[in-house]
Formats: sequence, structure tokens, C-alpha cells
Amino acid sequence: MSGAASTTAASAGASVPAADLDLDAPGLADAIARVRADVARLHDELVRYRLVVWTGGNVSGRVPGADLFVIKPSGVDYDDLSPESMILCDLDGHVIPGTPGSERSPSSDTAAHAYVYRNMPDVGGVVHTHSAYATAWAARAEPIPCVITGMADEFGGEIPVGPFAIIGDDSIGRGIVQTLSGHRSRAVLMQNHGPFTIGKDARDAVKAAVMLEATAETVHLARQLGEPIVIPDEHVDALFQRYQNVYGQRA
Ligand SMILES: O=C(CO)[C@@H](O)[C@@H](O)COP(=O)(O)O
Repeated sequence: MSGAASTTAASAGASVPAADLDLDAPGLADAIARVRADVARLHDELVRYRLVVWTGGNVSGRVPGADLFVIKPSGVDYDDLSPESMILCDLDGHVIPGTPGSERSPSSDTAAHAYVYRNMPDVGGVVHTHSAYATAWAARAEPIPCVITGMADEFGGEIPVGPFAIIGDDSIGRGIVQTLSGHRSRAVLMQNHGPFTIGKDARDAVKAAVMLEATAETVHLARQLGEPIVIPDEHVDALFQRYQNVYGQRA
């Protein structure tokens, strides 16, 4: 396929530029197949948790060890998404020609996802939705204050707002990276648009999108009853540390 070297990037520690990859090398081919399957399947979670209407949201996942990611085609019904219809891109957001799905246009937000992968090397998944409550906060450009423990657990503080940005070029990506770099939150409310979430992989970014919407709804409801009480920083820190390091099952 593309590139001269037969690097099995998935098994290598460092990330290998797309042009140097042999996409048919077994390790890399398996890694791409896994990410294609995960990304296709995870769109069902957006529907299950009612984070999207029609085709208005997207999931992508980085291919471990390679300068590649997988994203959905633009405007295709979620019921019609399959691993083979996912689109493989390099980290400049260019579709890799000759690969399954490459005959279709990738998501309108491909440039934004690519910018995040280029500039946040630890990010392995990106999600965008227009989920109702989070988008309502985004419409007001108001950060969601940290007033419930579940939010401290998951996001380590308030959910920040990113700038207004035009769809289709780097602008959204720049806004996401600017806002989330050095921030504990894995979610940003892009002004007048909606939420973008990041994670260590695509599933983790979907989890952040689900938790964000629940948070946005609960804090909105709390505000109908009066002014919610902001959790002091030292408690937020303790909750975040416990949830991130102790909660759940340890390997
Ligand atoms: O936010 C927007 C457009 O406003 C897009 O993310 C959304 O409609 C989904 O587009 P794609 O189907 O991923 O191209």
C-alpha cells in the first residue's frame, strides 16, 4: 500500500509518520482493524445515550503507534456505519487513498480531530456531539461550575468554554487544544456550537461525552431550584484523585 518501510507501527513505542508506514504489515493492519471496529461501534453509544440527532456527531480514534486516525464518513446514517465504511486519515486530516471507505468524504470535523491528535500526543480519541444540555450551556458560553461530586470525579473541576470557531478548518481544533491543554477537563463547550471531548482512546472520549451531558443536565436542573453550591477546590482535588486512581477495578 503506501510507504516503503514495512514498519509494524502498532508494536513500536514511538509514533511513525503515515508516509513511512506499510499499512499491510500485520501489527499495523490489526491495529487499524481494531480501531475501525471500535469507532464504528461507538457511534451506537451516541445514539443509546441520546447525545445525537440524525447524523449530528462524530467519534474518532487514533491508531496506536502510527500517525493515523479513523473517523466516520460525513452525513451517513448511524445504522449504516460499519468498520469498512470508517475512514483512515493521516494527522493532517488527509484521507489515505486506496483504503476502505476512502471514496467517501470524511466527517466535517476531520480537521478539528486531526489538529487535536497532532498537538495532544496523549489523546487517543475525540468525540463531538450536539447533546442538548451541553449545547445549551455552549450557546450561553458559560462554563459549567463544579457543583456535584460526580463532576469533580470525572472532570476534576469546571467544564470550560472554548472560542467561537468556524467549521471545516483548524479553528475548532485550535480552540479545543488551547482550552484543554493543562486543564483536567476532558470536555470543552465550543461557544455557540457544542461539546468536544477527548480521551485516552475513543471509548474514553465517548464516556466523557456521556458524563458531560449528564452533568450539564443535572447542573441545569439544580439552577432551576436556586444557586448551586460550588465544591471547594481541595475537595474537588481529593475527589478527582480518588476517582482517577482508586475507583473501580485495578488490574
Ligand atoms: O457540527 C457539525 C456541523 O455543525 C457536524 O459536526 C455534525 O453535523 C456532524 O457532521 P459529520 O456527519 O461528522 O460531517
